[in-house]
Amino acid sequence: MIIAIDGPAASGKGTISKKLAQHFALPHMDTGLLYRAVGYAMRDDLDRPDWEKLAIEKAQSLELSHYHEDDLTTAEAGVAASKVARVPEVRTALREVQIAFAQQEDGAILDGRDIGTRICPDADVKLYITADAETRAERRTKQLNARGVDVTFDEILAQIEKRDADDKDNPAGAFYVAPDAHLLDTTKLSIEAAFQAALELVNDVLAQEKSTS
Ligand SMILES: Nc1ncnc2c1ncn2[C@@H]1O[C@H](COP(=O)(O)OP(=O)(O)OP(=O)(O)O)[C@@H](O)[C@H]1O
Ligand SMILES: Nc1ccn([C@@H]2O[C@H](COP(=O)(O)O)[C@@H](O)[C@H]2O)c(=O)n1
Repeated sequence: MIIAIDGPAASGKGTISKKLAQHFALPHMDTGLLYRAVGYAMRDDLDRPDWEKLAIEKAQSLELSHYHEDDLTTAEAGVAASKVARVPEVRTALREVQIAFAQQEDGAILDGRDIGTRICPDADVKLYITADAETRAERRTKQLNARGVDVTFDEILAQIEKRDADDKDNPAGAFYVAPDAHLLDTTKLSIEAAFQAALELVNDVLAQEKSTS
């Protein structure tokens, strides 16, 4: 079974994906980390005139295990990820890694921006997780502050709004809600309530598939 989960920054898609992966005993990939790793690797080179060529080389030789997750989950790595994600050849290189992951024997759960539209268009279940920008900024600020990172709500809200806008008009992306995706707005939901709502959606789709097969 392949479950494709998309949604904007800090919507809670990673949290829900991890819980679903545990529930269904499926491997999970946070595909944002791939873009973040390329962005992080490019952190000192993004102003170079040949930065796109370098980013493509980094994406083509990416070894995610060489990176520390704390370095990849900073706000700066998110901004850099969003920049390298606009290069079509970077997307092509990372697409291969994601497709290989999705093709595991028992299936997989992948979360990102274009999983239901481009990476796994035939996924058994597609979810689109969202929440309003203020709620997402509040969650991300809390998450970073808890890690000792000194950021304010206003800074994070501005970054999230910019990243939403940049991602939305990424000419190399396919960041729209797949027509067959199930929408879940977590703005007013706790983590547990959001997970239960997602689980219910997945189970409904599976029950429907079973009854028609
Ligand atoms: N429903 C919720 N209520 C409160 N906090 C939440 C909820 N869902 C997630 N969080 C918290 O919000 C933060 C961001 O969540 P998460 O990492 O799952 O988002 P994401 O969509 O995967 O973000 P990104 O892809 O940008 O990394 C985490 O600290 C997480 O614990
Ligand atoms: N499938 C994906 C996933 C991510 N991106 C880009 O990476 C940025 C960081 O992603 P997070 O999910 O970790 O916030 C994101 O803003 C996108 O620009 C992508 O293009 N495709």
